[in-house]
Amino acid sequence: MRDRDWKILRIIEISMRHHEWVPVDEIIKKSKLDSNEVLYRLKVLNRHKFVNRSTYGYRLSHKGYDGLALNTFIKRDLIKAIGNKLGVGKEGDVFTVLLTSNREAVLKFHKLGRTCFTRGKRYRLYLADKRHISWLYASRLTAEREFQVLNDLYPVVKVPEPIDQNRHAIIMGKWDGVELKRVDLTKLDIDIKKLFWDIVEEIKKMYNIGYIHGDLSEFNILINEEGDFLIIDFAQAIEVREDKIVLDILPGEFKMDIEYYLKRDIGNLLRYFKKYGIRESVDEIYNYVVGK
Ligand SMILES: Nc1ncnc2c1ncn2[C@@H]1O[C@H](COP(=O)(O)OP(=O)(O)OP(=O)(O)O)[C@@H](O)[C@H]1O
Ligand SMILES: [Mg+2]
Ligand SMILES: [Mg+2]
Repeated sequence: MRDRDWKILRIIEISMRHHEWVPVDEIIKKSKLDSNEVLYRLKVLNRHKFVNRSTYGYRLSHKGYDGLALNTFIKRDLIKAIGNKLGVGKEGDVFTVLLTSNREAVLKFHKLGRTCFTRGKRYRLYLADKRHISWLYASRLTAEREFQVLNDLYPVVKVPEPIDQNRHAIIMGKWDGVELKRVDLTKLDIDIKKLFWDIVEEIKKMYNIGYIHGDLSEFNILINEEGDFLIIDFAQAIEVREDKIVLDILPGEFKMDIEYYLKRDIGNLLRYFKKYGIRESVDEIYNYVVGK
């Protein structure tokens, strides 16, 4: 990829604010390059699937958008190599990367367009006022959101260290551990009851800072051999304060939101820990977390 290819991709990216398909004439005009050269480069970009083509023009593909974000991190002199994919089979694209400081980190691309808008009304809370929502825009918002949440929570709560964000991508500290889902806790030399309450304590700290995870489960908690853990995946976190504002201006049914999502998180956790003999009730833990 040459500088001019990136330039053409950026022109298409910007023009997609107004077009679903960006007309070739517009790309040529904005590029200030020779039209034959632009046509040739578009053909190559299309062959490598960085753009898609239709009779109306061109649009950026997911791969093209990934490339733009990746290129930005490289230009910022932050990362120098991209490694294997983590969490195979999941909806998100998560990779190990090597930072220029030689430290390993995690790169997560948000793919809201592909996984669609089924995450419910909390997305609509902050997407509601934007009329034209492209996947480009929506996935960038989600990444900005997750990055913001990590910044607010780290290092008080056991979450990945936020390192950088661009477009729909975030870079965060890599943590050596596996999803709770994939371990048999009885095989580890740990106090399972203490682990459970330690996780509850993190949920409480999170709540006090102003967030509910919103998708807490054995898939989004990593654990290592020593029984230390990390809570990940804050793309759908709910801001407690944001909801409280909503509570004031909207009728009764919205009042359930905080309670509903927090109880759902707690319920997921309890369901997982049930097989290890933890028999607390959702209401009790809920009251403890919100400090009643
Ligand atoms: N900071 C991290 N350190 C180490 N591994 C991580 C980190 N963040 C994510 N992973 C790995 O990548 C996987 C996917 O990350 P994450 O849960 O954030 O993405 P996702 O796309 O929302 O996945 P899901 O489909 O499970 O919701 C995790 O299950 C974990 O294995
Ligand atoms: Mg996840
Ligand atoms: Mg997720």
